[in-house]
Amino acid sequence: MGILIKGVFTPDRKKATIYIEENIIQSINDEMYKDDFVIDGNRKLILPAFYNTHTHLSMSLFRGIVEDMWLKDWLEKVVWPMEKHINEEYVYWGAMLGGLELIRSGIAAIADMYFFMDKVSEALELLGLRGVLGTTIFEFPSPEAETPEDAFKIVENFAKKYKNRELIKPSIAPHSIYSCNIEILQQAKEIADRYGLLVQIHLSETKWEVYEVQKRYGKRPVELLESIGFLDKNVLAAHAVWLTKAEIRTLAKYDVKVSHNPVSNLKLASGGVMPYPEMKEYGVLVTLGTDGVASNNNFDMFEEMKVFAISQKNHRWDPTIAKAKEVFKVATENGAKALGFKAGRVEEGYLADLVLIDLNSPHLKPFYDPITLAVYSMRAGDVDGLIVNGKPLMLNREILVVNEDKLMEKAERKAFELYEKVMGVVK
Ligand SMILES: CSC[C@H]1O[C@@H](n2cnc3c(O)ncnc32)[C@H](O)[C@@H]1O
Ligand SMILES: [Zn+2]
Repeated sequence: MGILIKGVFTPDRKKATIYIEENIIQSINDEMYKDDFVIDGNRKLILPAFYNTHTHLSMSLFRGIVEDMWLKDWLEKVVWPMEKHINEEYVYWGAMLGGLELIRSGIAAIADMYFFMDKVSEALELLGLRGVLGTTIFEFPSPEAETPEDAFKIVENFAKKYKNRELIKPSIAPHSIYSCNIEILQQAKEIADRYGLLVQIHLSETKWEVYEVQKRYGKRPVELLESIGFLDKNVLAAHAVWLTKAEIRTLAKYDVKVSHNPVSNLKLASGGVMPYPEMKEYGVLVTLGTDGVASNNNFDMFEEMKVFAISQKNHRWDPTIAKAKEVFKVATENGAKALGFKAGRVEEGYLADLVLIDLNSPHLKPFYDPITLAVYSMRAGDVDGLIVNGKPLMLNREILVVNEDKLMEKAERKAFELYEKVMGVVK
């Protein structure tokens, strides 16, 4: 049985009836179906769902515990000490809580870097969401691996186990150049090549990182990665803020994908504004990510799009930069492309990863241009429904896949329990 969405506004502001079967948009405005599950699209807009290309989903348990700090202190004084106590159970409940928020924010897929990825997969598969899941590699012990060698074994087992899943793609995530030595970076790349994995890495996020890499290796971060044979089309670099023009050309030359995380960068004062106009000019595929909610502090891709657009405009003193249409494409189609999915458009033959927006709100009137509204006026709270891989996960604002209240209660309990182990009693 297929799904029929009747009388809904499409991104080009036309009324349409959309037919989904299996996990694909089969047709638009071809009224030939029976025995279908019908969704009333009246006063609703359909958009492609978001592809959020940089997250640490399970860090949803860390929301609000670490604020107003430099990234180095943020990591070394709070986050990494907390993560010493992270285990499979915390990762699972963090991913469930985060996953719920993804559904309510209209996000179909994430590229995630964290630990115990079996547990993140379990949560995402239960919720019906897509994930490109990278086990994190450090040169020092991680919450799940004493040594990088142990972490590599975990990656290989995960890659074998999840080779043919519909929603999950295994990946590998060497954390950064400052936390992985060259040998580890090269080993990570070798494993990625052997198993056909996407490599996720934090790159040139802060000025400190650039100085540190220059001090250690006499090269800038992108130069170093090029010199060790790390760069190619299967690398997804998160942040990519502190880059020279030559480095951006190098990223373009190797077809490296970039995940831009404007809210996290601004909040951590990482240097603020990624060189988007140059990335666009030289042909780097830019995508959009929120980062974890410990540094954002939510998964609202509408907010992320708006901040992306207005920070670029303000930084270059030019309101014509980062126009609404291209920003929307960055958050949807570009993200899907970077993660290897044919999605991000409301078009026949594309994956049925779709968001329904409730248009019946004052801040969405007058209804002139849907994409302008999406980038500058909408918020996650306007999401009325989400379909991923052809399956409705939320309709009429009701979560269909789990008991939301019970999940939130359990996840919050787990968050407080973890906090108390490190920081003392929650008042
Ligand atoms: C490789 S992800 C897991 C690892 O990275 C930490 N982390 C989370 N956000 C950031 C960021 O913006 N820059 C650097 N590291 C980050 C996370 O807490 C895990 O330890
Ligand atoms: Zn990150």
